[in-house]
Amino acid sequence: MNPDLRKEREAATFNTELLTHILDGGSERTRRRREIESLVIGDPDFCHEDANFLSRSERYEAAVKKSALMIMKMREYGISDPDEIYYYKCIANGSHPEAIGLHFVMFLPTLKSLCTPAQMDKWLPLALSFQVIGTYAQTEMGHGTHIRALETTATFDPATQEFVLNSPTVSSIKWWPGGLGKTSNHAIVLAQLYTQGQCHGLHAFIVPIRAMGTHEPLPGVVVGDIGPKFGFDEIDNGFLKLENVRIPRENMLMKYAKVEPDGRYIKPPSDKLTYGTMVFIRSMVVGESAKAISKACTIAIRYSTVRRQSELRPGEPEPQILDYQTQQFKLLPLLATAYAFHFVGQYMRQTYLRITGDINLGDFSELPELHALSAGLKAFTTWVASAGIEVCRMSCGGHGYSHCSSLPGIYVNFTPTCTYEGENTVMMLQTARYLLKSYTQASAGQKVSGMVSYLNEMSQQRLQPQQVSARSTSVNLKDLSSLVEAYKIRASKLVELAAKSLQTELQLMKTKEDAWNHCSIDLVRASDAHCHFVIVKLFCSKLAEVEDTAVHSALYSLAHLYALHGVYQNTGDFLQAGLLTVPQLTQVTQQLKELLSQIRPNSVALVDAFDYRDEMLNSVLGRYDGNVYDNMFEWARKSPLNQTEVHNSFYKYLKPLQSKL
Ligand SMILES: CCCCCCCCCC/C=C\C/C=C/C(=O)SCCNC(=O)CCNC(=O)[C@H](O)C(C)(C)COP(=O)(O)OP(=O)(O)OC[C@H]1O[C@@H](n2cnc3c(N)ncnc32)[C@H](O)[C@@H]1OP(=O)(O)O
Ligand SMILES: Cc1cc2nc3c(=O)[nH]c(=O)nc-3n(C[C@H](O)[C@H](O)[C@H](O)COP(=O)(O)OP(=O)(O)OC[C@H]3O[C@@H](n4cnc5c(N)ncnc54)[C@H](O)[C@@H]3O)c2cc1C
Repeated sequence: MNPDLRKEREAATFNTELLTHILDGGSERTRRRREIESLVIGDPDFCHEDANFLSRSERYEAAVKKSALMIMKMREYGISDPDEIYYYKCIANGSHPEAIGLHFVMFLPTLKSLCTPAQMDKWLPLALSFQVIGTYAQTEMGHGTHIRALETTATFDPATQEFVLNSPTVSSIKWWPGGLGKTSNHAIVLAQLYTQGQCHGLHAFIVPIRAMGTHEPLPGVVVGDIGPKFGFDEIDNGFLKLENVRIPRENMLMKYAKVEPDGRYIKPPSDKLTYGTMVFIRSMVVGESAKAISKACTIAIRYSTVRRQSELRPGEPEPQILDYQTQQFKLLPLLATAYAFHFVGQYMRQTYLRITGDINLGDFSELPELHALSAGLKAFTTWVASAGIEVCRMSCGGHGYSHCSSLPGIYVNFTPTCTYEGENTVMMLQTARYLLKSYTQASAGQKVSGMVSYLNEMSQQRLQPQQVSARSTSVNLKDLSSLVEAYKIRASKLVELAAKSLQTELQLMKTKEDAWNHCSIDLVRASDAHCHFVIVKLFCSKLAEVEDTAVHSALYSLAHLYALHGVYQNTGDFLQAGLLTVPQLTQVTQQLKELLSQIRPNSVALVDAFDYRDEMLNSVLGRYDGNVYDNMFEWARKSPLNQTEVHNSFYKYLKPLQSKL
């Protein structure tokens, strides 16, 4: 064990194990998670070559092999609970995407949410036995965001009781779906439904694309891989062109919308039910943001305690780089963010399960809240985590740039979350749409509920101006509940500002849509402030559940740092809302510095509490034992370029060059 890391662990003021239990949701869950992780770690089938040294094709093949292994092994061990499957996959996949991931996260959930009982009886056993391997094909080359404009058509032919699927233009070719290029033999295709000469908008269809058995593309199906990307090397994101492909009527997913044998169309109770799987993934991605940023922090903070550089005091040994205030300022707010996102991820998951439970019972009333919350939090957390991973990488200096740190891999595989499942700006604008609707309702005296209920207070205050002016607005920077209140007021002010901006634009005789576009910066800012408030509020509520005083104190400091750092980053908003005064700006910085010094001695324990096994981090810089340098040398020696002492290119190009000049 590296002596610096040992000292850090010994100096922690709280019991790391207790905090791990809180993160896991109880000691029994920690025990079971570790038990499952050990199944993978002790399994020689999962001891594979470092993916960094493989070509893309080799990485894809290794990932498919791993997917197949995971399925077989989990069946063998009887692992079927969704949380346990998740534990198993997290350790087996590390920070790499899963080759047949789309089958699990989109194909199966879409079947479960949109199939009739008869369809479920047919497709679910096929999908669960992997006779059918599926993907979710929505995005087209020409349209990803604006899905109402998708061009793929599904035209009902009553004579044969079939739908005929077509990609009428180049821009209508399905583009991007994961696992589409080579892995899947079926796709859930989102297409414009035509029946009795009328278009009824987007609907989901199960389309066989490769023959079961031979895996050859079926007639009329042009399918393949879209080529190398920024990351996601394991995944065959694909293209799909459909040329008069016929599928039976029963292949339209008909739980809600239906096409009768005579071609009559029956409307669903809500046309947004087709979008349910996206809402599911957006809700889950919030927790994935926590995972990605906590991994990056673990690596960067452990390394920052092992790495010694420069000189703090003349003549003294080089200090640990985490002792530089600037290094703490880069990393500790991100550590606080990781904790905040973890608790918000848990909340989002529970909220998703609760509201979809109601939807399954026919109560759609909370769908708009779920959509707005999942869209906004998905965007907020993925943006912050993406930028944060990059800060972690740079905080490791040169070694952070090496794949041995794992940070480049974490970044390239995480950053597309800002784009997929709804491009982030577009998602923020969806949240803004809900905020403005809620604002209008609250302003008209109607009570709004859920996470926007603070808008009720705002409308009450407007009715009683004398109370507002009497209220002291300045935030107490040392008091967390005062900070939560400040975030709430900032959010309501920015929602109000966006609403006024929209009204002004509308008065300029613009159409509603033009007016919306002309204030979309304000709208995104309002959504951002709303999400920020939700996160600060949820983090603080979590503290009330923590019984152990030492752990409570460590988490309290993190929550305080998270809230205060947000004020520091958004001083303009807080000043504009009258929540902060110019003289207080120095206090913000001062208070931040105090919190950094308070958290610094616990920083290694706080990342240890995430309990990432070395096998999951796969990072030389982030090793638990801190033996970085020996292992870095060993890792580099494995590079394919080092397999011969003299590379072939020397004989082919350099030697002839030398002989000519
Ligand atoms: C088990 C563990 C899981 C871990 C997960 C790990 C991550 C998985 C890794 C997998 C990797 C990659 C997978 C990627 C997959 C994909 O990317 S699939 C494709 C995703 N595509 C999108 O997200 C497209 C984004 N666009 C849209 O969603 C819509 O077009 C948009 C919302 C922008 C607009 O929709 P319109 O129909 O045009 O609606 P609009 O007119 O604007 O609004 C009408 C009305 O409807 C409300 N609305 C919109 N969407 C929803 C929804 N989903 N649910 C409920 N309500 C919705 C909207 O707010 C409006 O309401 P209003 O009352 O009229 O204001
Ligand atoms: C790794 C990866 C995996 C994917 N997997 C799948 C999959 O499995 N299945 C699938 O169907 N798709 C998948 N996708 C596609 C993904 O869902 C889309 O890329 C995504 O929805 C964004 O759409 P777009 O690419 O058309 O972006 P665009 O909509 O073209 O966005 C480009 C820019 O335009 C802006 N913009 C667009 N519309 C608006 C607006 N209304 N207001 C303001 N600004 C706007 C955006 O903010 C952005 O800055 C995947 C993508 C990636 C990168």
